[in-house]
Amino acid sequence: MSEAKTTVETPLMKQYNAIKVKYPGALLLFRVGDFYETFGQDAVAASKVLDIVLTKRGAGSTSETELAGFPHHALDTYLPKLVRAGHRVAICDQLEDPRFVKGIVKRGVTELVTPGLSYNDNVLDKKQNNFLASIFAGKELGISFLDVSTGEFYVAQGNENYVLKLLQSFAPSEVIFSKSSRERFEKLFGAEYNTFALDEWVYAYDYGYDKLISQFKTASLKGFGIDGSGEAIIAAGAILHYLDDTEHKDTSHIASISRIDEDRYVWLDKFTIRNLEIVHSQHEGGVPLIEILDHTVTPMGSRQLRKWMILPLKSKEAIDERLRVVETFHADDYFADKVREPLKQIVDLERLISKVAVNRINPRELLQLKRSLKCIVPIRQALKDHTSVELQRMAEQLHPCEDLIDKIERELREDVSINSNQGNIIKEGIDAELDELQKIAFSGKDYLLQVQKREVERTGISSLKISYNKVFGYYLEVSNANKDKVPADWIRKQTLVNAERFITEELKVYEEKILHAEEKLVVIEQRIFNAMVQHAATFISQIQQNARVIGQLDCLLSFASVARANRYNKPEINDSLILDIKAGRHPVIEKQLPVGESYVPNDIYLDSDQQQILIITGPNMAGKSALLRQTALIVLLAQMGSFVPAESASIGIVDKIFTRVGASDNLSRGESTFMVEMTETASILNNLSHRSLILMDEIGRGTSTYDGVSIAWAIVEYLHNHGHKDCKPKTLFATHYHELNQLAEDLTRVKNFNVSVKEIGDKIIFMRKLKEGGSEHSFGIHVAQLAGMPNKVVFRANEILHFLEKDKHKNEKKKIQELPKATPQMNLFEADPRFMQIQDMLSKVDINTLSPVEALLKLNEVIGVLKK
Ligand SMILES: Nc1ncnc2c1ncn2[C@@H]1O[C@H](COP(=O)(O)OP(=O)(O)OP(=O)(O)O)[C@@H](O)[C@H]1O
Repeated sequence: MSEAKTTVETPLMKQYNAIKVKYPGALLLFRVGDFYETFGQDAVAASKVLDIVLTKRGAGSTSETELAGFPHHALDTYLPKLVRAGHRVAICDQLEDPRFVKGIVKRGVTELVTPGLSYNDNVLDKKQNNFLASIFAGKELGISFLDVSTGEFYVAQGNENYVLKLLQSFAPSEVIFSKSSRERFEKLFGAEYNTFALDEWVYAYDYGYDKLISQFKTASLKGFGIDGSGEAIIAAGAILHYLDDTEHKDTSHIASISRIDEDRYVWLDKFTIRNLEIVHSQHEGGVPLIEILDHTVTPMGSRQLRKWMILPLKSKEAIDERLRVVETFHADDYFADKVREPLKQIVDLERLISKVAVNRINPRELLQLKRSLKCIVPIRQALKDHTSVELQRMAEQLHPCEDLIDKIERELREDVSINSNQGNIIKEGIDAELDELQKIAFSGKDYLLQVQKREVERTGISSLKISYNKVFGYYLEVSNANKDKVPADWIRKQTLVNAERFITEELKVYEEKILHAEEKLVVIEQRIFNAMVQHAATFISQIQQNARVIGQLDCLLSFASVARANRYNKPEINDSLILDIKAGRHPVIEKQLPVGESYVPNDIYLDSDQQQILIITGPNMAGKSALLRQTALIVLLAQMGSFVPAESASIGIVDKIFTRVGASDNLSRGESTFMVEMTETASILNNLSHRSLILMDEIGRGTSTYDGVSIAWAIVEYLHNHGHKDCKPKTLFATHYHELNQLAEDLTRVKNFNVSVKEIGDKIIFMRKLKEGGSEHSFGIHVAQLAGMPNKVVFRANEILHFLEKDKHKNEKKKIQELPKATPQMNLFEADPRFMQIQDMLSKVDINTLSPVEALLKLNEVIGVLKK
């Protein structure tokens, strides 16, 4: 700190400025002594985000600048706050020990932490990957994702729709692209992500290719199956360049790259991911599907689950493989527990091994790594002993890492601290010199105690104590009351208010011995510890593989556990074009119903011969949207390998799920709700396949009735008669336009259904049962009344409705003109003579003089009138 005070404007600031210009756009944390300092605009920003004091240096002079700093040990607390606020933070450390340097110490940036690149446990969320994305636009769009904390590296290539969908599914914390495409990409998605633009030359094919092969130490990219994907390679290469740029030099844990193959996974358009609330809810406080489904017990498991949820499978074999494992666990709870219990003890293997790769693991974490690896042993054995082929295969993929476990167990103490430089981390018997030094340090201290005892006896000062501080080393402290008993051979060092401190020749000799031993001891311990870390680094790929298998196992166990808890059943997956769900339920709504209410299950049958499109009508609030969503969610769950909330489900593989549910506003982008609705619908119609499942909820409601009915009508016709004869996408079409029921008369594969209600008097009861046939009313006005609409409006709306329904063929405009004008009759109090009487009674009451008993009597009178 003193350096900052005395030289802030001169050599230190010169050094600061030289470093600062190398990291444009980054907030520079500049280590000065025990503090990280920020200057100028960085200080203003840091003081705001971190709520720390902003001061001024050199006030009045030309070099006046703002300054804000915090103690270096608080870095772990403050850094995440800066990163979460969207800052890129360059950490500039002292590269030399100031004690041995004259003048200014050498400094340099040791890491540039950005929202998408972090190893810091406080920045990362255990349950989620922290992806950095890179995009490149050539003929197609290439995209790459890297989670530096786990080493996962992906690429994909396709049209704009596909890439945007992936962006939304992977939800990266930061997106990078070339400066020349800034405008295009920022228009496309900029506001949603932290972005950073790199120089254009970085996004070049040869450069990207070379970067990738040198990272993976291979001659080509053929082995990764990405050789032909030019745009994707360019995007991925730029990520590696960005790692260099941000001082992330140790990257041996990024050892391979995989392609997100569009053909392997169900296509969920970006609206579907949002509309079905798979991983995020659209409403504050809402519950996404993942919350119901996540019974995982490890961080790898919950991250894997997220990936499985956004990438459901299309191959029957692959789905069946997962389902068989879930069935095994589901059927045998005892066995499931046998695997789950050790699984619970496993910590974040994947992120720990990344820390090994970048040499940032501390002794306690290495110990955790070992303990977790040990837990894999019984899991591996249990899987191996089971008759299931899938489980045996998983057992084979789990590496026992015995050698590493043995080494850590042999060398590392079980009670280590976080820091490797505080001693006491290596066990006895590993290094003879270390043991010797431990003895000296330990017996030296023991010796000091004997000296203390002896001197107490010699001097008669019973309160005499030997203590230690950094300035004098070991000293004897004597209270003022005993000062005259101090022997002549003690050397006075310091006088305090109540005591005096002395050293002796003998103490100095021992001090030298102990301190020397301790210093050497720490050096040896660190050497042994580093060797252990290096040994662990030779297990990176095995441990990464273990982490993957553990993640998958955890997910499958979670599916079994959810199935048990929520009464899900195993779906039957086939290659037909039939969807046959018996007694299906909505997995989220069924968990949220008020106590005493239970979810009403429904059957859905769709095929491509007889029943391709269901027109579902029914009153507002009947449960149409819930039915649509539950159908898609059941298909999704089945194809990710989970059991489903249904009595039975026979599912002909679906390759794309499209939804247009509800009117989601997009005003922030300047598009009208109707425009969004039409864009989403257009995207559905342009991307159909014969295995698609389409959910359309109230298409056309954003415009006039006639326009709306016409558009909805044309869409249903298109879906029925679309292009070539094999393309008959299964469709659920919920609508309030009862006119659409007429479609079933001409189009053979269109069927009318309705979600039923019962009318009892002027009340309706929601039955929530899907029945064949169309429905007549929407009961919208009834729902408006339930919602607390003023009575006047409800009365008037009913009046208009009856009038309109009297003659449906007349011109609507004319009908409205023919409507009787709203009359004062609408006033409740005037409409009913009883109310008039009550009004009269109440107007005479003087509330100020009314006693409670009189009030009760008056109330009784009112009730009497109402009963008339
Ligand atoms: N099968 C069911 N069993 C029990 N409750 C249900 C069921 N389906 C829906 N609900 C409840 O009814 C509410 C309304 O359902 P939903 O939004 O699906 O109605 P809707 O017919 O689409 O209405 P609108 O036409 O107004 O959009 C849901 O939030 C849910 O609480």
